[in-house]
Amino acid sequence: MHANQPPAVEINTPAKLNLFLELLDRRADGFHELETVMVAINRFDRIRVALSDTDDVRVECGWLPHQAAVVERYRGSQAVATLPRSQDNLVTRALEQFRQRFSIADGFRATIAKTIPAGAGMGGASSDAAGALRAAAQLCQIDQHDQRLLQLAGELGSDIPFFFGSPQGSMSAAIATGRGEQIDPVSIGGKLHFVVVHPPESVSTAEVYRRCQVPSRPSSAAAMLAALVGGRGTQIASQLLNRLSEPARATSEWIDRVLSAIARTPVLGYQVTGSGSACFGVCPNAAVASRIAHNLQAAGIGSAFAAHSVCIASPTRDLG
Ligand SMILES: C[C@@](CO)(OP(=O)(O)O)[C@H](O)COP(=O)(O)OP(=O)(O)OC[C@H]1O[C@@H](n2ccc(N)nc2=O)[C@H](O)[C@@H]1O
Ligand SMILES: Nc1ncnc2c1ncn2[C@@H]1O[C@H](COP(=O)(O)OP(=O)(O)O)[C@@H](O)[C@H]1O
Repeated sequence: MHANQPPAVEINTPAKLNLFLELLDRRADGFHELETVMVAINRFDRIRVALSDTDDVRVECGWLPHQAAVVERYRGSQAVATLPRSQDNLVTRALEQFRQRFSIADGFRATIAKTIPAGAGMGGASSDAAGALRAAAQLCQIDQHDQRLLQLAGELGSDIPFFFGSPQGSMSAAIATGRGEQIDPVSIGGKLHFVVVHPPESVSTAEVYRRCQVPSRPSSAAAMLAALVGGRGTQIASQLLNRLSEPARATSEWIDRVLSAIARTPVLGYQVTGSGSACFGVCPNAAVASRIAHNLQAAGIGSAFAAHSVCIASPTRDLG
């Protein structure tokens, strides 16, 4: 470490896609019991967390140049989520709660360079918050998988614990139950390939849940889990399900435009991720995914890119 430089930790925080999402019940607290299969993909924000000798938390958050250009292109035409200021950032809340919960006297400074579209159902804010908690834990010599840390993560947001990965080692997919905060890693038989399209309109997760309906006979994720073990794109594609798809489509007209465009491509199957607005197609390999992404990008329905499944990695200590 350089002299006078406070200790810092950096982490690439991945996005996620929901391959399966079923609603089981509506709870008295307004949340929904669900069963969802999530996979981490190689679209990352980068977060750097440093200790500070002041007793507060400050967070800077900005788009990396490529994503900034996408946001700028659509600004004003549609509601593309603007990035929250420091005090409204989920990372600020996460680090403040971390200080309280673990009685940390030092403050934190965090910088987030974003590429994950916001309000897209890709879990960007949750992944940033998980990255911040994991980085802070490393800086304060607290175990990444300390139960108190995971408890705090689940309280801050239903999707945050997924982005902690598994204490048993590399994890790229998991089944999440409860509100989404109870995580069981699942095996996948090989790298999964996707094309992802994010339309120029964000969707509010709370609004989509307000409009959703719990089915009287919920579907089970068992067939999706079996398909993932097999690792065959066609079988995985045949088991896609998202119970939030209908309320998401009712919330943003862009979603049907995107789904129709993806339907005209040779994907193996497609659906909305999470509460939207992004949608994805399952592809047989990387070459097909990138050719379809190129064609969809030209279709004027938003930003299209190829992606594949990745392991959720450990934070790295920064030496400078
Ligand atoms: C829909 C999903 C699918 O993975 O992802 P996104 O689309 O947000 O990425 C998640 O369930 C979103 O999780 P997350 O974004 O962490 O939600 P939270 O901050 O905990 O809750 C936001 C709001 O969504 C509703 N909510 C969330 C989770 C849940 N199981 N039931 C709910 O009803 C509640 O109204 C809550 O006020
Ligand atoms: N670090 C962050 N990055 C992005 N959005 C954030 C962040 N912190 C708070 N937010 C707020 O959370 C909302 C949803 O975040 P995001 O995770 O991107 O979407 P989703 O829940 O659809 O996956 C954003 O619209 C934004 O207002």
